[in-house]
Amino acid sequence: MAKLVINHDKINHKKMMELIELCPFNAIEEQDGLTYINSGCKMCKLCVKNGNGTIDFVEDETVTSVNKKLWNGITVYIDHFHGVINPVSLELIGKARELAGEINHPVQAILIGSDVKEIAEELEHYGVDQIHVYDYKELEHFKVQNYTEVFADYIDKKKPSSILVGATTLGRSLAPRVAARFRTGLTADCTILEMKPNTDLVQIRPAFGGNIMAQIVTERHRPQLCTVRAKIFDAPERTVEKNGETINHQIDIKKLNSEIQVLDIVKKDKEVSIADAEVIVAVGRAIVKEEDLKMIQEFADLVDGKIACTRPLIECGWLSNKLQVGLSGRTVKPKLLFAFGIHGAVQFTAGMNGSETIVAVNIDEQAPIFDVAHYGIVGDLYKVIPKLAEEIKKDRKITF
Ligand SMILES: Cc1cc2nc3c(=O)[nH]c(=O)nc-3n(C[C@H](O)[C@H](O)[C@H](O)COP(=O)(O)OP(=O)(O)OC[C@H]3O[C@@H](n4cnc5c(N)ncnc54)[C@H](O)[C@@H]3O)c2cc1C
Repeated sequence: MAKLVINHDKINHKKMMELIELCPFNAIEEQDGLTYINSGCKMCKLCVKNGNGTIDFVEDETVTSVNKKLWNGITVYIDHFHGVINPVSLELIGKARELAGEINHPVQAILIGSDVKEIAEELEHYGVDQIHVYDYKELEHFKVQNYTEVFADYIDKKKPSSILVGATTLGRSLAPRVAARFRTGLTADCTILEMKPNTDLVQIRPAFGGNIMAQIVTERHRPQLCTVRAKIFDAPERTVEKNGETINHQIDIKKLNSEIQVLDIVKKDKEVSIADAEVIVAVGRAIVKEEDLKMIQEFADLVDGKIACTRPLIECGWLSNKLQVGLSGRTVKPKLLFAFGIHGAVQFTAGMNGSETIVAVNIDEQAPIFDVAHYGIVGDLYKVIPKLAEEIKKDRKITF
């Protein structure tokens, strides 16, 4: 990153006034008799060019290469709560195994917390080569500064080539801080990960509103970090036998000096998220009026499903934004998903195309939803849904 450096010794009051006058963005100010550059600065460098040496533009040294051979292993951050591993961490272990196999690197897990011995033992059933544990009372609660310290300690010691973090609330808070600490790249919400033979991790995610799939590579820095939402990859089967080595790390507890104090933990009521539903009845803009959602809810009840929707229905204020599927909504992977009156825009399908069985109903036989659907019915949903419901009621054993 570049910065402007003010040479105060070369600036008298007259000079300061000239500089203030010079800046087209009003970004140069006087504060307590000194020249000061505020956040309005656009780095146009006019002050550098015309300031007669009073302000310098200083560029940080650019890193042009990294010795990739020094960085070895694919590490998965283990997100856990109350002794239970977040499923996304297991899904990432599955992906890490695949990626590591391509470059012959080990799969590592980093486990941070207090009293986490049982979690470490559980991880031994998922094909992780090394389980790196930081088990300290001070790490009982997630305090981001402390967890970043520990992560940094781990990276300094083990030098993993790639780090995969679940895009949970905690992961989204931790990963950017770790990346910033090592001045390396982080790609959020990857949907595809690939490995190049030179160990560069190709981090692929929709960009520009889903109109392109961006391929992002951290060529000149290590480690490479990315976050991935739940249900993008598959978790490996739990094996009966154990494997992998558990390594307990020590850290100077003086480093765990976060000022945050946890006073109380208030449990939120558990909501059944659409991300956990086995059957989803998703509905789109084809719905003419809000009252018609009653018909969709009745159908969802009939198939023991949860109602979900496309973005326009959220924008109408007809359904809660927690029910939106897609790029700016939730990613779902149910056993069965009905898509009623949904066009199939990429921003929607990006959040549901991993569903086991997709049944689409659309009046337009050219609708792109039929490209991802396993079963398609061309027809008016107002006629098709009552008919489907009738058939299901007649024979509850309807299978797809
Ligand atoms: C940055 C960005 C992020 C976005 N994120 C999301 C997201 O997360 N989720 C999301 O859903 N959208 C998202 N969108 C919006 C997305 O691009 C589409 O506009 C949206 O998904 C369209 O919703 P729809 O299919 O319900 O509506 P429409 O595109 O209007 O499609 C309605 C469909 O219903 C069919 N139809 C009409 N009448 C009937 C009938 N009687 N019976 C059967 N079929 C009928 C039509 O043929 C049509 O295919 C995003 C857009 C942007 C720019």
